[in-house]
Amino acid sequence: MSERTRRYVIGYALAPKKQASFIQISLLNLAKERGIDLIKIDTDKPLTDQGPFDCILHKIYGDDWNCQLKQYGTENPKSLIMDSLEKIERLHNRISMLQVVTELEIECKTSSFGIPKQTVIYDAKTVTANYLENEGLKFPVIAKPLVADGSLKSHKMLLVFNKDGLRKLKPPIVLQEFVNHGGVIFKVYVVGDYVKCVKRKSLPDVNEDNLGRLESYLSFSQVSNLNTCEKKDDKYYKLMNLENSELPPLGLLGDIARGLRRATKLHLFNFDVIRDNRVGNRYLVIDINYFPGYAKMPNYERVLTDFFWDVLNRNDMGFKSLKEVRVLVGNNGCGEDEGTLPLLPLTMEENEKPIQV
Ligand SMILES: Nc1ncnc2c1ncn2[C@@H]1O[C@H](COP(=O)(O)OP(=O)(O)OP(=O)(O)O)[C@@H](O)[C@H]1O
Ligand SMILES: O=P(O)(O)O[C@H]1[C@H](OP(=O)(O)O)[C@@H](OP(=O)(O)O)[C@@H](O)[C@@H](O)[C@@H]1OP(=O)(O)O
Ligand SMILES: [Mg+2]
Ligand SMILES: [Mg+2]
Repeated sequence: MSERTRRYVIGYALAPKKQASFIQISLLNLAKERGIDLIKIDTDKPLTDQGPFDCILHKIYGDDWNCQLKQYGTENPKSLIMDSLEKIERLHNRISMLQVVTELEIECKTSSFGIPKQTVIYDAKTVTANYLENEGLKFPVIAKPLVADGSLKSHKMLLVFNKDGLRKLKPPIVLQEFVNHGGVIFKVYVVGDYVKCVKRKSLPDVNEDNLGRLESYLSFSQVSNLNTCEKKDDKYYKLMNLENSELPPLGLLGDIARGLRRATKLHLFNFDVIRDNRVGNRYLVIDINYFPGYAKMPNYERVLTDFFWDVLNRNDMGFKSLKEVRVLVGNNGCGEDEGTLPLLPLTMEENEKPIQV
């Protein structure tokens, strides 16, 4: 079939909330214009009875789904699974998730990056103030569930101000140093080779002098995931001074994005970055999420459609001469506005399949 008439089918399996935000009519229409039909997978029916799909886009959890997806992949080796379960797995544990950041080798003369100090706790009895000190941690610390599996529970965090707060911890958790960062978080969205950084509200700084006067802990959940009302609230933005806060160096973010792409072999994720106020030009990656809320990214329809078209065409062309292929035809449609990075060349190792299935 010629390239002009070839149509592609992407099957999507997303949780209802994700489906509602991501599967917008504007996305469906744009994709259709480019010859890509996005079709909902019925998760109540066997996956292998559905399709055929050129690609499966998914973010749902559970052994049954995982088995079905594996079986589909085995029976349909030409179909792209975006992304493979094995590769996503690393992001379901907050230690292995950030470990990959520490392994990146990036040279940057003006800034540095890393992750906050952290330790994992499996047994509540081991957590004492001395234990923290031995681990090189001091108050305040953030307790995050070790498992990041998309459940509500996995987002429930505690900001612990003193040793009394330690009693509230429910292992297995990661205890991470709380780093003052001016109340602004940078969310870096990655869609294949495309990278976009946006600013969001974060936790406010904690004045160490006040530690004794504060409650022993503060519980919170998904502070950077604003609802629509908050987003439209100008006063809120002014308060957080989001507009005036400077973005991290885009070159550094691009290097981190490309490093994470290579190391994880994932195509669809975002990572959260804070600027360490103690140092100024040091940036810390605190979280990586698979298939985040792309609909919150400006022009997400075009970015995602271009990406789908790119991977589907690459897949069609086979894996042979891919080292030379630099597809993303024409403009990616995202302009050069603030926080948008140029497309990153996708370097592949010899004989490596470009898209993991
Ligand atoms: N080490 C840290 N120092 C300061 N603030 C932090 C730190 N870690 C997390 N935070 C704050 O807590 C929020 C939640 O942390 P994190 O991003 O790890 O949780 P999450 O539930 O996985 O978030 P998401 O909704 O992005 O998946 C961050 O957005 C940030 O505001
Ligand atoms: O809810 P949204 O679609 O906006 O996206 C959020 C997404 O929720 P969903 O997958 O349930 O939809 C979260 O995923 P889980 O950790 O819960 O798996 C996490 O990735 C957040 O970081 C996303 O927000 P963003 O990072 O883009 O602000
Ligand atoms: Mg986060
Ligand atoms: Mg997260």
